[in-house]
Amino acid sequence: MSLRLDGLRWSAGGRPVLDGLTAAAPGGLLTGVLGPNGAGKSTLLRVVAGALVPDGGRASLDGVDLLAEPRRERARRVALVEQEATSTLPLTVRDAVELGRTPHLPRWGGLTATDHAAVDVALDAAGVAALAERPLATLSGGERQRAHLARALAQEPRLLLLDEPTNHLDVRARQELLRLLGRLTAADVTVVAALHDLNLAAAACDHVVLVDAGRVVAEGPVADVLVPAVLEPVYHVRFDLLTHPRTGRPVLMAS
Ligand SMILES: Nc1ncnc2c1ncn2[C@@H]1O[C@H](COP(=O)(O)OP(=O)(O)OP(=O)(O)O)[C@@H](O)[C@H]1O
Repeated sequence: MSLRLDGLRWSAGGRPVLDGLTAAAPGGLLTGVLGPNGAGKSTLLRVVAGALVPDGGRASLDGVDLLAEPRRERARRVALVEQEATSTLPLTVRDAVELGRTPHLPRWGGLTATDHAAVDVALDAAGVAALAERPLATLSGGERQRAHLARALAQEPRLLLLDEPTNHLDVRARQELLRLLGRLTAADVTVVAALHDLNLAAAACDHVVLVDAGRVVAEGPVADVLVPAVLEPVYHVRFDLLTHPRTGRPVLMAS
């Protein structure tokens, strides 16, 4: 399902954070949302997920207006994993992942065998099956990040929004996450991830959206956007562009 954002606006304290942001995420592909600290990346994801109500603009998924959709309906199609998703609730990992099934449950019903199966698949896919009975509060940052990813996967979304999904992950966990995202997009899930690591984006993304001060300054394939001429005015550092010797993908060195 393709996501379209048209002229999204959201302000805080009288200051525009999203300032007429227009972008797209093609269906069944991995889109990276890049940009400096404070550019508005997290805010953008939160608006699409329904956690924030924009002051103006449109967001649609395959032409259906997401902003007008009741919360529960939207949660059946869109899941968000936030950047620092902490929880003070005394939940185990399995409890938290079961919460991902909520939008699919009848209003007064509990989990069925289908829901339990979806929870097991999600725990396994996110690599936290062995931690299922552990209290969420006892997990390391990387483990907790994967537990929240499992919760989002249990939601079985068509659009998965990830805010800095690799920031707590070690190199192997990061590569596993990228493989998982590859499997999701191959199964036609649209994935949109806010990322700081330009080389991760260059290696893994199909489409990139570069945001600065609440607006999109460049959007398109990696080869068009992740180039020094586009990046330098946004990040105010110098970049050298290399080519990965094995994959042929761009590699950016800041100096
Ligand atoms: N509730 C709020 N009240 C006031 N300012 C806010 C609020 N939410 C976001 N902002 C401001 O909006 C700007 C954009 O924030 P946002 O978290 O979307 O940026 P980001 O691109 O995700 O940044 P980072 O890369 O640092 O995570 C920041 O300057 C932030 O301080």
